[in-house]
Amino acid sequence: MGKSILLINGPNLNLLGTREPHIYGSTTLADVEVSARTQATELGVSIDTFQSNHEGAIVDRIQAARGNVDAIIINPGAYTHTSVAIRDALLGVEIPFIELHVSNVHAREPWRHHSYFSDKASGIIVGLGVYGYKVALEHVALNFKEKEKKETKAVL
Ligand SMILES: O=C1C[C@@](O)(C(=O)O)C[C@@H](O)[C@@H]1O
Repeated sequence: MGKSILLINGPNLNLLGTREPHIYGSTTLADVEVSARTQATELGVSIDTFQSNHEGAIVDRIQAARGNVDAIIINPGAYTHTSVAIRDALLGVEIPFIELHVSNVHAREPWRHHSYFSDKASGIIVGLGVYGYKVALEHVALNFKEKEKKETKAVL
């Protein structure tokens, strides 16, 4: 069975491309999601995308991923700095996740330096602009392949 990835974008990321373009660039979320789908097909994995401005909706989507998603790529937006509930959901479903930020949060306001996710993330991508989504997806897909290789070797 093919591997499946869930890409989650949190609050205000629906405004990507028009929101503070000097910080977040001019690529829209729709562009990001279309590119991610094309890239996933090329990499032989399946991908679902989800964006919400609501904490509970993100928690619900993560819970629904239990048992049918192999990895999550999440840009929690401002919830990065506030949400114990989303952190707990990710830990509860035991799905490995990559934390991603379009901007370099460490070069911004001090309160953006703390994340409720970083100590539990498999990896963190910060400040690469929307290119970060591409890097995240490629990393996750390569990781699946490495794992498969190891499993095949163990069986042989
Ligand atoms: O909404 C966002 C976007 C963000 O996660 C980023 O992608 O750089 C950084 C957060 O601090 C901010 O609240």
